[in-house]
Amino acid sequence: MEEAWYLEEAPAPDEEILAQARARQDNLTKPKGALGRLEEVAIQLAGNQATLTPSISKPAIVVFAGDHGVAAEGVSAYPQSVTGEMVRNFSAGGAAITVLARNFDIPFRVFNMGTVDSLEELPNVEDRRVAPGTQNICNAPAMDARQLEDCMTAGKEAVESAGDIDLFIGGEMGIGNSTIAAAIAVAHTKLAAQAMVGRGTGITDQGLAKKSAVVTRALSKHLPHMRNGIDYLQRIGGFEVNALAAAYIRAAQKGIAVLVDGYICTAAAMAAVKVNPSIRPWLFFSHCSAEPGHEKLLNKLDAKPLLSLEMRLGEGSGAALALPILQSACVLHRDMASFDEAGVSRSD
Ligand SMILES: O=C(O)c1ccc[n+]([C@@H]2O[C@H](COP(=O)([O-])O)[C@@H](O)[C@H]2O)c1
Ligand SMILES: Cc1cc2nc[nH]c2cc1C
Repeated sequence: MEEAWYLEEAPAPDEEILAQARARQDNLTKPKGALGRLEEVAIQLAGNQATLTPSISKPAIVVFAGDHGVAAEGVSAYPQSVTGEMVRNFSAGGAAITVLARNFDIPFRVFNMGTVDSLEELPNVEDRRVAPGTQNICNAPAMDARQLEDCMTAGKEAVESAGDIDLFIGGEMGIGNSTIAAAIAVAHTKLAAQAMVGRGTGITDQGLAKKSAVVTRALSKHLPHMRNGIDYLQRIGGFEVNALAAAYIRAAQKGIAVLVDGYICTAAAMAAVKVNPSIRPWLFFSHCSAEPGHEKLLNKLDAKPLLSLEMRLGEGSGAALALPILQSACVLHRDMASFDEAGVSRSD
């Protein structure tokens, strides 16, 4: 049988260029290491792009939206109708991510993966509805194999239809998806549900206890049946979460860097790495969200986020904010003078 597209390896970083980029950073007119994490970012991008002048000049944002059966457990502070309503808001340009996309001049599209409310045709929104929402993971796998395949195809095509890009920013919108992210995080880290659930859109203490119980219940049902990354996606994923995971995989395979957003996007990235570990060097992590599980999940991925702004919005908003940092890391690496060029003395 032919290997599924999502298992094909992503290009590995060029070790020779990585070494040369490291040496270049140490030759630039600054104390060794003084650009901190910007140095690591520039070196990693150089290795990925196999050039000593890495650049990020053609980013694109795709926000995936979808509803979740688990919302029936009362795990969100907002009604499910908000998912579809926010898709309209994305289309009209009034959401945070659309404001940021305009501000930074980043092409922006929405993939509607399936909401409980059926939506009219909207500008900038691609209709990829799989179903009006997933199954409640407390009772059943989130989706069947056919629906998972549709999600994977949508994610792949979101990247392929973005044109000539060098950075993919994925966003998500889905009431209830911080419960799905917590379930994914627990499944991958084996930490307790209490460590991985957070307030999401702003639930109460009582809601938080219920959310932990929901995650525990769902995992006791599904964990015995999860053997590989695809099982994880199908049983405890979401339409938008799985499309994101597929988009991350496709971007990496095409040599496009990925800027991962908050908790839900990081859960999608974790799931994607489980399916295809070769994509890991292509993932950059924008920020650490206010959801307490995010930091633990980032640790599991050995990921260091660039920003910590106590954000918990999703939509790709943290990633959009981190874009100028990636770009700054690249221009500093390219344009700073070396000690020899500038006639500056080295350390003794
Ligand atoms: O990105 C994050 O870190 C993040 C943290 C908490 C909530 N969200 C957003 O809020 C929604 C999920 O929250 P909830 O309470 O409905 O599970 C979903 O639309 C996410 O985009 C996003
Ligand atoms: C209003 C609103 C906007 C969002 N954007 C991402 N998740 C969201 C959740 C809510 C409730």
